[in-house]
Amino acid sequence: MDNHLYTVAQVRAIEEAACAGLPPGTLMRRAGDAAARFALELLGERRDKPVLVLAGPGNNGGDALEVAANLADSGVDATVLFQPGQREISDEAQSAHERARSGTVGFIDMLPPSGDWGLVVDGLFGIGLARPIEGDYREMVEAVNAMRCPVLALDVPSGLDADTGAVIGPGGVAVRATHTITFLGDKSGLHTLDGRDSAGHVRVEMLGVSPELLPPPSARLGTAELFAHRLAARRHNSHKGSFGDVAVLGGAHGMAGAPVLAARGALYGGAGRVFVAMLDSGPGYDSVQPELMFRTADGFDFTGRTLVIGPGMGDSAGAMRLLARALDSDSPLLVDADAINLIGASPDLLARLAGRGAPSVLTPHPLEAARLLGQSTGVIQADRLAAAREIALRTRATVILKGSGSVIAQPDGALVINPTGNAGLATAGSGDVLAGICGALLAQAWPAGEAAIGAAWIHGAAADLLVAHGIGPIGMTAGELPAAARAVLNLLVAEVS
Ligand SMILES: NC(=O)C1=CN([C@@H]2O[C@H](COP(=O)(O)OP(=O)(O)OC[C@H]3O[C@@H](n4cnc5c(N)ncnc54)[C@H](OP(=O)(O)O)[C@@H]3O)[C@@H](O)[C@H]2O)[C@@H](O)CC1
Ligand SMILES: Nc1ncnc2c1ncn2[C@@H]1O[C@H](COP(=O)(O)OP(=O)(O)O)[C@@H](O)[C@H]1O
Ligand SMILES: [K+]
Repeated sequence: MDNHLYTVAQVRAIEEAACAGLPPGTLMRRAGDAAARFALELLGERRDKPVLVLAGPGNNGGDALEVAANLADSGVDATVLFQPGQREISDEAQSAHERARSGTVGFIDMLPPSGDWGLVVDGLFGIGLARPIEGDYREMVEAVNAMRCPVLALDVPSGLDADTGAVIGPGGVAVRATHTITFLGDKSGLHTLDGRDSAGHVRVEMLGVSPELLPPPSARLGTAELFAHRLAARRHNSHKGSFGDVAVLGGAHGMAGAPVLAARGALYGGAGRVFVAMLDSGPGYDSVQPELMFRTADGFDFTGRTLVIGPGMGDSAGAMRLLARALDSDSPLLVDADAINLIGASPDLLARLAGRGAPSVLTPHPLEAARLLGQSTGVIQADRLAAAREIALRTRATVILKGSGSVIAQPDGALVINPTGNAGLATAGSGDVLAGICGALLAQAWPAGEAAIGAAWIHGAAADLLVAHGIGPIGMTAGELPAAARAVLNLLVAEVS
Protein backbone atom coordinates (compact mmCIF):
# COMPACT_ATOMS: atom_id res chain seq x y z
CA MET A 1 0.00 0.00 0.00
CA ASP A 2 1.15 3.49 -0.88
CA ASN A 3 0.72 4.93 2.59
CA HIS A 4 2.49 2.27 4.64
CA LEU A 5 5.29 3.37 6.95
CA TYR A 6 7.93 1.04 8.33
CA THR A 7 10.48 1.26 11.12
CA VAL A 8 14.20 0.93 10.42
CA ALA A 9 14.11 -2.50 12.08
CA GLN A 10 11.34 -3.57 9.71
CA VAL A 11 13.22 -2.24 6.67
CA ARG A 12 16.30 -4.21 7.75
CA ALA A 13 14.13 -7.35 7.95
CA ILE A 14 12.60 -6.65 4.52
CA GLU A 15 16.10 -6.17 3.13
CA GLU A 16 17.30 -9.43 4.63
CA ALA A 17 14.33 -11.38 3.32
CA ALA A 18 14.68 -9.84 -0.13
CA CYS A 19 18.45 -10.43 -0.32
CA ALA A 20 18.00 -14.12 0.45
CA GLY A 21 16.48 -14.76 -2.98
CA LEU A 22 18.72 -12.48 -5.05
CA PRO A 23 22.32 -12.44 -6.36
CA PRO A 24 24.59 -10.26 -4.16
CA GLY A 25 24.44 -6.54 -4.86
CA THR A 26 21.12 -6.69 -6.71
CA LEU A 27 19.27 -4.34 -4.35
CA MET A 28 22.07 -1.80 -4.35
CA ARG A 29 22.18 -1.80 -8.14
CA ARG A 30 18.41 -1.37 -8.29
CA ALA A 31 18.63 1.48 -5.78
CA GLY A 32 21.35 3.09 -7.90
CA ASP A 33 19.31 2.68 -11.10
CA ALA A 34 16.12 4.17 -9.62
CA ALA A 35 17.96 7.04 -7.94
CA ALA A 36 19.92 7.89 -11.11
CA ARG A 37 16.64 8.03 -13.07
CA PHE A 38 15.24 10.38 -10.43
CA ALA A 39 18.42 12.49 -10.58
CA LEU A 40 18.07 12.81 -14.38
CA GLU A 41 14.43 13.87 -13.92
CA LEU A 42 15.52 16.53 -11.45
CA LEU A 43 18.27 17.76 -13.77
CA GLY A 44 15.77 18.04 -16.61
CA GLU A 45 17.15 20.45 -19.17
CA ARG A 46 20.26 21.07 -17.07
CA ARG A 47 22.06 17.83 -17.85
CA ASP A 48 25.16 19.76 -18.89
CA LYS A 49 25.64 20.87 -15.27
CA PRO A 50 27.99 18.85 -13.05
CA VAL A 51 26.53 16.67 -10.29
CA LEU A 52 28.17 16.29 -6.89
CA VAL A 53 27.69 12.90 -5.27
CA LEU A 54 28.52 12.54 -1.57
CA ALA A 55 29.40 8.93 -0.78
CA GLY A 56 29.67 7.83 2.85
CA PRO A 57 31.56 4.89 4.33
CA GLY A 58 28.68 2.36 4.39
CA ASN A 59 26.08 0.96 2.01
CA ASN A 60 24.39 4.33 1.61
CA GLY A 61 27.70 5.37 0.07
CA GLY A 62 27.48 2.24 -2.12
CA ASP A 63 24.12 3.42 -3.44
CA ALA A 64 25.70 6.81 -4.15
CA LEU A 65 28.53 5.24 -6.16
CA GLU A 66 26.01 3.28 -8.24
CA VAL A 67 24.18 6.55 -8.92
CA ALA A 68 27.42 8.27 -9.95
CA ALA A 69 28.36 5.42 -12.32
CA ASN A 70 24.87 5.48 -13.88
CA LEU A 71 24.92 9.25 -14.32
CA ALA A 72 28.35 9.07 -15.94
CA ASP A 73 27.02 6.35 -18.28
CA SER A 74 24.26 8.80 -19.25
CA GLY A 75 26.86 11.42 -20.16
CA VAL A 76 26.49 13.51 -17.00
CA ASP A 77 29.63 15.00 -15.42
CA ALA A 78 29.52 13.26 -12.02
CA THR A 79 32.01 13.90 -9.21
CA VAL A 80 32.12 11.74 -6.11
CA LEU A 81 33.27 13.13 -2.79
CA PHE A 82 34.46 10.13 -0.81
CA GLN A 83 36.53 9.69 2.33
CA PRO A 84 37.33 6.11 3.29
CA GLY A 85 35.99 5.10 6.75
CA GLN A 86 37.70 3.05 9.45
CA ARG A 87 35.74 -0.10 8.76
CA GLU A 88 35.96 -2.51 5.88
CA ILE A 89 33.23 -1.84 3.37
CA SER A 90 30.63 -4.38 2.31
CA ASP A 91 31.14 -6.50 -0.82
CA GLU A 92 28.25 -4.70 -2.54
CA ALA A 93 29.71 -1.27 -1.77
CA GLN A 94 33.14 -2.53 -2.91
CA SER A 95 31.66 -3.54 -6.29
CA ALA A 96 29.99 -0.13 -6.56
CA HIS A 97 33.38 1.53 -5.90
CA GLU A 98 35.06 -0.55 -8.58
CA ARG A 99 32.32 0.20 -11.06
CA ALA A 100 32.48 3.96 -10.44
CA ARG A 101 36.28 4.03 -10.55
CA SER A 102 36.41 2.13 -13.84
CA GLY A 103 34.30 4.73 -15.67
CA THR A 104 34.42 8.48 -16.15
CA VAL A 105 33.35 9.44 -12.62
CA GLY A 106 35.65 12.01 -11.03
CA PHE A 107 36.78 11.50 -7.41
CA ILE A 108 37.65 14.14 -4.82
CA ASP A 109 38.25 13.87 -1.08
CA MET A 110 37.37 17.38 0.01
CA LEU A 111 34.74 19.84 -1.09
CA PRO A 112 36.00 22.55 -3.45
CA PRO A 113 35.41 26.06 -2.07
CA SER A 114 32.91 26.79 -4.83
CA GLY A 115 31.07 24.86 -7.49
CA ASP A 116 28.13 25.44 -9.80
CA TRP A 117 26.42 22.11 -9.25
CA GLY A 118 23.23 21.19 -11.07
CA LEU A 119 22.36 18.70 -8.33
CA VAL A 120 23.83 17.24 -5.16
CA VAL A 121 23.21 13.58 -4.35
CA ASP A 122 23.40 12.85 -0.64
CA GLY A 123 24.65 9.31 -0.05
CA LEU A 124 26.58 9.94 3.16
CA PHE A 125 24.47 8.02 5.65
CA GLY A 126 21.19 6.19 5.52
CA ILE A 127 19.51 4.02 8.12
CA GLY A 128 22.88 2.97 9.54
CA LEU A 129 23.77 6.34 11.09
CA ALA A 130 24.42 5.58 14.73
CA ARG A 131 25.67 8.85 16.21
CA PRO A 132 25.72 12.59 15.43
CA ILE A 133 27.48 13.67 12.27
CA GLU A 134 30.77 15.34 13.18
CA GLY A 135 34.07 16.54 11.75
CA ASP A 136 34.54 16.54 7.95
CA TYR A 137 31.12 14.97 7.38
CA ARG A 138 29.49 17.75 9.35
CA GLU A 139 31.28 20.33 7.21
CA MET A 140 30.00 18.57 4.08
CA VAL A 141 26.42 18.63 5.36
CA GLU A 142 26.66 22.30 6.30
CA ALA A 143 28.15 23.16 2.91
CA VAL A 144 25.36 21.30 1.08
CA ASN A 145 22.73 23.03 3.19
CA ALA A 146 24.16 26.38 2.12
CA MET A 147 23.85 25.50 -1.59
CA ARG A 148 20.86 26.59 -3.64
CA CYS A 149 20.70 23.68 -6.10
CA PRO A 150 18.34 20.70 -5.73
CA VAL A 151 19.53 18.01 -3.31
CA LEU A 152 18.49 14.38 -3.73
CA ALA A 153 18.88 12.32 -0.57
CA LEU A 154 19.33 8.57 -0.95
CA ASP A 155 17.09 6.57 1.37
CA VAL A 156 17.17 9.12 4.23
CA PRO A 157 18.63 12.64 4.44
CA SER A 158 21.97 12.10 6.18
CA GLY A 159 21.72 12.95 9.87
CA LEU A 160 17.99 12.31 10.24
CA ASP A 161 16.59 9.52 12.40
CA ALA A 162 14.34 7.63 10.00
CA ASP A 163 12.09 6.41 12.82
CA THR A 164 11.48 9.65 14.71
CA GLY A 165 12.24 12.53 12.35
CA ALA A 166 14.70 13.94 14.88
CA VAL A 167 18.16 15.11 13.87
CA ILE A 168 20.47 12.55 15.43
CA GLY A 169 22.19 14.34 18.29
CA PRO A 170 23.31 15.69 20.58
CA GLY A 171 24.48 18.63 18.54
CA GLY A 172 23.97 16.83 15.23
CA VAL A 173 23.19 18.16 11.77
CA ALA A 174 21.12 16.76 8.92
CA VAL A 175 21.01 17.34 5.19
CA ARG A 176 18.09 19.47 4.01
CA ALA A 177 17.17 17.78 0.77
CA THR A 178 14.66 18.99 -1.78
CA HIS A 179 13.87 15.37 -2.67
CA THR A 180 14.36 11.98 -1.07
CA ILE A 181 14.17 8.59 -2.75
CA THR A 182 13.63 6.07 -0.01
CA PHE A 183 14.17 2.35 -0.44
CA LEU A 184 12.25 -0.77 0.59
CA GLY A 185 9.40 1.14 2.24
CA ASP A 186 8.52 4.63 3.41
CA LYS A 187 9.69 5.65 6.86
CA SER A 188 7.88 7.66 9.58
CA GLY A 189 10.81 9.95 10.29
CA LEU A 190 10.60 11.45 6.81
CA HIS A 191 7.16 12.88 7.63
CA THR A 192 7.21 14.32 11.14
CA LEU A 193 9.21 16.80 13.27
CA ASP A 194 12.33 17.74 11.23
CA GLY A 195 11.52 15.09 8.64
CA ARG A 196 9.52 17.28 6.31
CA ASP A 197 12.18 20.00 6.25
CA SER A 198 14.97 17.48 5.75
CA ALA A 199 13.43 15.09 3.25
CA GLY A 200 11.54 17.45 0.94
CA HIS A 201 9.40 15.50 -1.57
CA VAL A 202 9.54 11.79 -0.81
CA ARG A 203 9.47 9.08 -3.48
CA VAL A 204 9.26 5.46 -2.38
CA GLU A 205 11.17 2.83 -4.39
CA MET A 206 10.48 -0.78 -3.43
CA LEU A 207 13.41 -2.19 -5.45
CA GLY A 208 11.23 -4.92 -6.95
CA VAL A 209 10.60 -6.58 -3.58
CA SER A 210 7.54 -8.79 -3.60
CA PRO A 211 4.64 -7.45 -1.49
CA GLU A 212 4.47 -10.80 0.35
CA LEU A 213 7.76 -9.96 2.03
CA LEU A 214 6.30 -6.83 3.62
CA PRO A 215 5.21 -6.93 7.28
CA PRO A 216 2.16 -5.05 8.54
CA PRO A 217 3.12 -1.37 8.63
CA SER A 218 4.10 0.25 11.93
CA ALA A 219 2.18 3.40 10.93
CA ARG A 220 0.37 4.91 7.96
CA LEU A 221 0.56 8.22 6.19
CA GLY A 222 -2.81 10.00 6.32
CA THR A 223 -4.72 10.06 3.05
CA ALA A 224 -8.24 11.14 2.16
CA GLU A 225 -9.03 7.48 1.40
CA LEU A 226 -8.80 6.73 5.12
CA PHE A 227 -11.95 8.78 5.78
CA ALA A 228 -13.55 9.31 2.35
CA HIS A 229 -16.28 6.75 3.08
CA ARG A 230 -17.62 9.12 5.74
CA LEU A 231 -18.14 11.89 3.19
CA ALA A 232 -21.47 11.94 1.44
CA ALA A 233 -23.42 14.50 -0.53
CA ARG A 234 -26.15 15.99 1.63
CA ARG A 235 -29.67 14.80 1.08
CA HIS A 236 -32.18 17.42 -0.07
CA ASN A 237 -34.49 16.28 2.65
CA SER A 238 -32.25 17.30 5.52
CA HIS A 239 -32.40 19.99 8.19
CA LYS A 240 -30.04 21.57 10.70
CA GLY A 241 -30.76 18.80 13.17
CA SER A 242 -29.40 16.29 10.66
CA PHE A 243 -25.80 17.44 11.09
CA GLY A 244 -25.40 17.59 14.81
CA ASP A 245 -24.89 20.22 17.47
CA VAL A 246 -21.44 21.28 18.63
CA ALA A 247 -20.97 23.12 21.91
CA VAL A 248 -17.59 24.71 22.54
CA LEU A 249 -16.95 24.96 26.27
CA GLY A 250 -14.34 27.46 27.41
CA GLY A 251 -13.87 31.19 27.35
CA ALA A 252 -12.76 32.32 30.75
CA HIS A 253 -12.66 36.07 31.31
CA GLY A 254 -10.60 37.76 28.58
CA MET A 255 -10.18 34.52 26.61
CA ALA A 256 -13.25 34.54 24.34
CA GLY A 257 -11.25 34.46 21.09
CA ALA A 258 -10.17 30.84 21.33
CA PRO A 259 -13.66 29.29 21.73
CA VAL A 260 -15.01 31.58 19.01
CA LEU A 261 -12.34 30.32 16.59
CA ALA A 262 -13.16 26.74 17.52
CA ALA A 263 -16.85 27.44 17.04
CA ARG A 264 -16.22 28.89 13.58
CA GLY A 265 -14.19 25.79 12.75
CA ALA A 266 -17.17 23.66 13.78
CA LEU A 267 -19.64 25.77 11.77
CA TYR A 268 -17.57 25.60 8.57
CA GLY A 269 -16.87 21.95 9.28
CA GLY A 270 -20.56 21.34 8.69
CA ALA A 271 -22.16 21.12 12.13
CA GLY A 272 -25.86 21.94 12.03
CA ARG A 273 -25.86 24.20 15.09
CA VAL A 274 -22.93 25.59 17.06
CA PHE A 275 -23.03 26.91 20.62
CA VAL A 276 -20.35 28.65 22.61
CA ALA A 277 -20.84 28.02 26.30
CA MET A 278 -18.69 30.52 28.19
CA LEU A 279 -17.40 30.09 31.71
CA ASP A 280 -17.63 33.84 32.23
CA SER A 281 -20.09 36.19 30.66
CA GLY A 282 -18.53 36.72 27.23
CA PRO A 283 -19.86 38.52 24.18
CA GLY A 284 -23.57 38.09 23.55
CA TYR A 285 -22.89 37.26 19.92
CA ASP A 286 -20.14 37.19 17.31
CA SER A 287 -20.76 40.02 14.88
CA VAL A 288 -18.60 38.31 12.22
CA GLN A 289 -20.37 35.00 12.73
CA PRO A 290 -23.82 35.76 14.13
CA GLU A 291 -24.85 32.14 13.49
CA LEU A 292 -23.03 31.14 16.68
CA MET A 293 -25.22 30.92 19.79
CA PHE A 294 -23.70 32.08 23.05
CA ARG A 295 -24.66 30.59 26.41
CA THR A 296 -23.20 30.48 29.90
CA ALA A 297 -21.56 27.18 30.68
CA ASP A 298 -23.17 26.90 34.11
CA GLY A 299 -26.23 24.71 33.72
CA PHE A 300 -25.75 24.30 29.95
CA ASP A 301 -27.38 21.06 28.88
CA PHE A 302 -24.95 18.66 27.17
CA THR A 303 -27.59 16.19 26.05
CA GLY A 304 -27.39 15.34 22.37
CA ARG A 305 -24.46 17.68 21.81
CA THR A 306 -20.88 17.09 20.80
CA LEU A 307 -18.57 18.91 23.19
CA VAL A 308 -15.32 20.69 22.40
CA ILE A 309 -13.79 21.62 25.73
CA GLY A 310 -10.71 23.63 26.58
CA PRO A 311 -10.10 26.58 24.25
CA GLY A 312 -9.50 29.64 26.42
CA MET A 313 -10.90 27.83 29.45
CA GLY A 314 -8.22 28.60 32.02
CA ASP A 315 -7.63 26.52 35.13
CA SER A 316 -10.17 27.89 37.62
CA ALA A 317 -12.22 25.73 39.94
CA GLY A 318 -15.17 26.42 37.63
CA ALA A 319 -13.19 25.14 34.66
CA MET A 320 -12.36 21.98 36.55
CA ARG A 321 -16.01 21.38 37.49
CA LEU A 322 -17.11 21.96 33.89
CA LEU A 323 -14.49 19.50 32.65
CA ALA A 324 -15.52 16.85 35.17
CA ARG A 325 -19.13 17.23 34.04
CA ALA A 326 -18.13 16.95 30.36
CA LEU A 327 -15.98 13.88 30.99
CA ASP A 328 -18.84 12.19 32.84
CA SER A 329 -21.33 12.94 30.06
CA ASP A 330 -22.40 10.57 27.29
CA SER A 331 -21.57 13.16 24.62
CA PRO A 332 -18.81 12.76 22.04
CA LEU A 333 -16.00 14.89 23.42
CA LEU A 334 -12.97 16.70 22.08
CA VAL A 335 -10.49 17.76 24.76
CA ASP A 336 -8.09 20.58 23.87
CA ALA A 337 -5.80 23.19 25.38
CA ASP A 338 -6.45 24.11 29.04
CA ALA A 339 -8.64 21.04 29.49
CA ILE A 340 -5.65 18.85 28.61
CA ASN A 341 -3.50 20.64 31.16
CA LEU A 342 -6.14 20.13 33.84
CA ILE A 343 -6.27 16.41 33.07
CA GLY A 344 -2.46 16.28 33.21
CA ALA A 345 -2.60 17.70 36.73
CA SER A 346 -5.38 15.46 38.03
CA PRO A 347 -5.35 11.63 38.21
CA ASP A 348 -9.08 11.84 38.99
CA LEU A 349 -9.88 13.64 35.72
CA LEU A 350 -7.57 11.26 33.83
CA ALA A 351 -9.46 8.29 35.24
CA ARG A 352 -12.78 9.85 34.21
CA LEU A 353 -11.44 10.32 30.68
CA ALA A 354 -10.10 6.77 30.45
CA GLY A 355 -13.43 5.45 31.73
CA ARG A 356 -15.61 7.18 29.14
CA GLY A 357 -17.92 5.15 26.95
CA ALA A 358 -18.60 7.85 24.35
CA PRO A 359 -16.05 8.84 21.64
CA SER A 360 -13.17 10.99 22.93
CA VAL A 361 -10.44 12.84 21.05
CA LEU A 362 -7.49 14.64 22.64
CA THR A 363 -5.53 17.27 20.71
CA PRO A 364 -2.34 18.12 22.62
CA HIS A 365 0.50 20.18 21.23
CA PRO A 366 3.91 18.93 22.38
CA LEU A 367 3.93 20.96 25.62
CA GLU A 368 0.44 19.77 26.56
CA ALA A 369 1.53 16.21 25.72
CA ALA A 370 4.55 16.68 27.99
CA ARG A 371 2.31 17.78 30.87
CA LEU A 372 0.04 14.79 30.32
CA LEU A 373 2.92 12.32 30.46
CA GLY A 374 4.89 14.18 33.15
CA GLN A 375 7.82 14.56 30.74
CA SER A 376 9.70 17.39 29.07
CA THR A 377 8.77 18.63 25.62
CA GLY A 378 12.18 17.36 24.47
CA VAL A 379 11.27 13.81 25.43
CA ILE A 380 7.95 14.05 23.58
CA GLN A 381 9.56 15.40 20.40
CA ALA A 382 12.39 12.87 20.52
CA ASP A 383 9.81 10.20 19.64
CA ARG A 384 6.46 11.70 18.71
CA LEU A 385 4.96 8.39 17.61
CA ALA A 386 5.77 6.71 20.91
CA ALA A 387 4.45 9.71 22.87
CA ALA A 388 1.16 9.85 20.97
CA ARG A 389 0.68 6.11 21.37
CA GLU A 390 1.41 6.29 25.11
CA ILE A 391 -1.16 9.05 25.63
CA ALA A 392 -3.77 7.12 23.64
CA LEU A 393 -3.11 4.00 25.72
CA ARG A 394 -3.32 5.89 29.02
CA THR A 395 -6.41 7.92 28.18
CA ARG A 396 -8.15 5.31 25.97
CA ALA A 397 -8.88 8.23 23.66
CA THR A 398 -7.86 9.05 20.11
CA VAL A 399 -4.93 11.48 20.20
CA ILE A 400 -3.74 14.08 17.73
CA LEU A 401 -0.21 15.07 18.76
CA LYS A 402 0.07 18.33 16.83
CA GLY A 403 2.99 19.92 15.02
CA SER A 404 4.67 19.40 11.68
CA GLY A 405 3.49 15.91 10.73
CA SER A 406 0.79 15.55 13.40
CA VAL A 407 0.67 12.03 14.81
CA ILE A 408 -2.75 10.48 15.29
CA ALA A 409 -2.78 7.55 17.71
CA GLN A 410 -5.71 5.26 18.45
CA PRO A 411 -6.27 3.52 21.79
CA ASP A 412 -5.39 0.20 20.10
CA GLY A 413 -1.96 1.61 19.20
CA ALA A 414 -2.60 2.27 15.48
CA LEU A 415 -0.70 5.30 14.19
CA VAL A 416 -1.22 7.74 11.32
CA ILE A 417 1.03 10.67 10.39
CA ASN A 418 -0.80 13.56 8.79
CA PRO A 419 1.01 14.79 5.66
CA THR A 420 -0.95 17.98 4.95
CA GLY A 421 -0.37 21.48 6.29
CA ASN A 422 2.51 23.91 6.36
CA ALA A 423 4.30 26.36 8.60
CA GLY A 424 1.53 28.92 8.04
CA LEU A 425 -0.33 26.96 10.72
CA ALA A 426 2.28 27.97 13.26
CA THR A 427 0.09 30.87 14.33
CA ALA A 428 -2.02 31.40 17.43
CA GLY A 429 -5.50 29.97 17.19
CA SER A 430 -4.99 27.43 14.41
CA GLY A 431 -5.25 24.62 16.96
CA ASP A 432 -8.61 25.99 18.12
CA VAL A 433 -9.88 25.75 14.54
CA LEU A 434 -8.67 22.14 14.31
CA ALA A 435 -10.59 21.34 17.50
CA GLY A 436 -13.75 22.86 16.01
CA ILE A 437 -13.43 20.98 12.72
CA CYS A 438 -12.93 17.70 14.56
CA GLY A 439 -15.93 18.52 16.77
CA ALA A 440 -18.06 19.03 13.66
CA LEU A 441 -17.07 15.64 12.25
CA LEU A 442 -17.82 13.96 15.59
CA ALA A 443 -21.20 15.73 15.62
CA GLN A 444 -21.88 14.26 12.16
CA ALA A 445 -21.40 10.81 13.71
CA TRP A 446 -17.89 10.09 12.49
CA PRO A 447 -16.13 7.63 14.80
CA ALA A 448 -13.37 9.27 16.86
CA GLY A 449 -10.51 7.68 14.90
CA GLU A 450 -11.75 8.79 11.51
CA ALA A 451 -12.81 12.22 12.80
CA ALA A 452 -9.26 12.82 14.07
CA ILE A 453 -7.57 11.61 10.87
CA GLY A 454 -10.05 13.55 8.74
CA ALA A 455 -9.88 16.77 10.76
CA ALA A 456 -6.08 16.85 10.75
CA TRP A 457 -6.02 16.18 7.01
CA ILE A 458 -8.69 18.78 6.16
CA HIS A 459 -7.18 21.41 8.48
CA GLY A 460 -3.74 20.94 6.87
CA ALA A 461 -5.20 20.88 3.36
CA ALA A 462 -7.00 24.15 4.15
CA ALA A 463 -3.67 25.75 5.01
CA ASP A 464 -2.16 24.31 1.81
CA LEU A 465 -5.04 25.76 -0.20
CA LEU A 466 -4.48 29.19 1.36
CA VAL A 467 -0.78 29.03 0.49
CA ALA A 468 -1.66 28.04 -3.08
CA HIS A 469 -3.64 31.28 -3.26
CA GLY A 470 -0.85 33.40 -1.84
CA ILE A 471 -2.43 33.64 1.61
CA GLY A 472 0.53 32.44 3.65
CA PRO A 473 2.49 30.76 4.88
CA ILE A 474 3.72 34.12 6.19
CA GLY A 475 0.89 36.01 7.79
CA MET A 476 -1.74 33.29 7.49
CA THR A 477 -4.28 33.76 10.28
CA ALA A 478 -6.34 31.17 12.11
CA GLY A 479 -9.51 33.05 11.19
CA GLU A 480 -8.85 32.34 7.50
CA LEU A 481 -8.78 28.58 8.02
CA PRO A 482 -12.47 27.75 8.54
CA ALA A 483 -13.63 28.94 5.10
CA ALA A 484 -10.67 27.20 3.45
CA ALA A 485 -11.53 24.00 5.34
CA ARG A 486 -15.10 24.30 4.05
CA ALA A 487 -13.75 24.52 0.49
CA VAL A 488 -11.59 21.41 1.04
CA LEU A 489 -14.53 19.47 2.50
CA ASN A 490 -16.84 20.33 -0.39
CA LEU A 491 -14.16 19.41 -2.93
CA LEU A 492 -13.70 16.06 -1.22
CA VAL A 493 -17.44 15.43 -1.16
CA ALA A 494 -17.68 16.30 -4.86
CA GLU A 495 -14.86 13.84 -5.59
CA VAL A 496 -16.54 10.95 -3.83
CA SER A 497 -20.11 11.69 -4.96
N1 LIG B 1 22.31 -3.84 2.18
C1 LIG B 1 21.43 -3.75 1.17
O1 LIG B 1 21.07 -4.71 0.56
C2 LIG B 1 20.86 -2.44 0.83
C3 LIG B 1 21.24 -1.27 1.50
N2 LIG B 1 20.83 -0.08 1.07
C4 LIG B 1 21.42 1.15 1.54
O2 LIG B 1 22.24 0.90 2.65
C5 LIG B 1 21.96 1.83 3.69
C6 LIG B 1 22.31 1.25 4.99
O3 LIG B 1 23.66 0.95 4.92
P1 LIG B 1 24.55 0.72 6.21
O4 LIG B 1 23.89 -0.23 7.11
O5 LIG B 1 25.89 0.33 5.71
O6 LIG B 1 24.52 2.12 6.90
P2 LIG B 1 24.88 3.60 6.37
O7 LIG B 1 23.65 4.36 6.51
O8 LIG B 1 25.58 3.58 5.10
O9 LIG B 1 25.88 4.13 7.50
C7 LIG B 1 26.72 3.22 8.19
C8 LIG B 1 28.16 3.57 7.96
O10 LIG B 1 28.41 4.83 8.50
C9 LIG B 1 29.36 4.72 9.60
N3 LIG B 1 28.88 5.69 10.58
C10 LIG B 1 27.73 5.66 11.29
N4 LIG B 1 27.57 6.81 11.95
C11 LIG B 1 28.62 7.61 11.63
C12 LIG B 1 29.03 8.91 11.97
N5 LIG B 1 28.27 9.68 12.77
N6 LIG B 1 30.16 9.40 11.48
C13 LIG B 1 30.90 8.65 10.66
N7 LIG B 1 30.59 7.39 10.29
C14 LIG B 1 29.46 6.88 10.77
C15 LIG B 1 29.34 3.28 9.99
O11 LIG B 1 30.57 2.88 10.47
P3 LIG B 1 30.93 2.86 12.01
O12 LIG B 1 31.94 3.93 12.13
O13 LIG B 1 29.70 3.10 12.82
O14 LIG B 1 31.51 1.50 12.26
C16 LIG B 1 29.07 2.62 8.63
O15 LIG B 1 30.25 2.55 7.88
C17 LIG B 1 20.52 2.16 3.49
O16 LIG B 1 20.16 3.38 4.09
C18 LIG B 1 20.43 2.19 1.98
O17 LIG B 1 20.85 3.45 1.50
C19 LIG B 1 20.10 -0.02 -0.19
O18 LIG B 1 21.08 -0.08 -1.18
C20 LIG B 1 19.16 -1.16 -0.32
C21 LIG B 1 19.89 -2.43 -0.29
N1 LIG C 1 4.87 23.52 10.58
C1 LIG C 1 3.64 23.00 10.64
N2 LIG C 1 3.19 22.14 9.69
C2 LIG C 1 1.96 21.61 9.77
N3 LIG C 1 1.09 21.88 10.77
C3 LIG C 1 1.48 22.72 11.72
C4 LIG C 1 2.76 23.33 11.71
N4 LIG C 1 2.86 24.11 12.80
C5 LIG C 1 1.69 24.03 13.45
N5 LIG C 1 0.85 23.19 12.81
C6 LIG C 1 -0.54 22.87 13.21
O1 LIG C 1 -1.16 24.06 13.67
C7 LIG C 1 -1.95 23.80 14.83
C8 LIG C 1 -1.38 24.59 16.00
O2 LIG C 1 -2.09 24.29 17.16
P1 LIG C 1 -1.65 24.79 18.60
O3 LIG C 1 -0.20 24.55 18.81
O4 LIG C 1 -2.61 24.22 19.56
O5 LIG C 1 -1.83 26.36 18.50
P2 LIG C 1 -2.93 27.30 19.18
O6 LIG C 1 -3.07 26.85 20.58
O7 LIG C 1 -2.35 28.67 19.11
O8 LIG C 1 -4.16 27.17 18.39
C9 LIG C 1 -1.90 22.30 15.00
O9 LIG C 1 -2.97 21.71 14.30
C10 LIG C 1 -0.57 21.93 14.38
O10 LIG C 1 -0.52 20.58 13.97
K1 LIG D 1 21.54 9.79 2.66
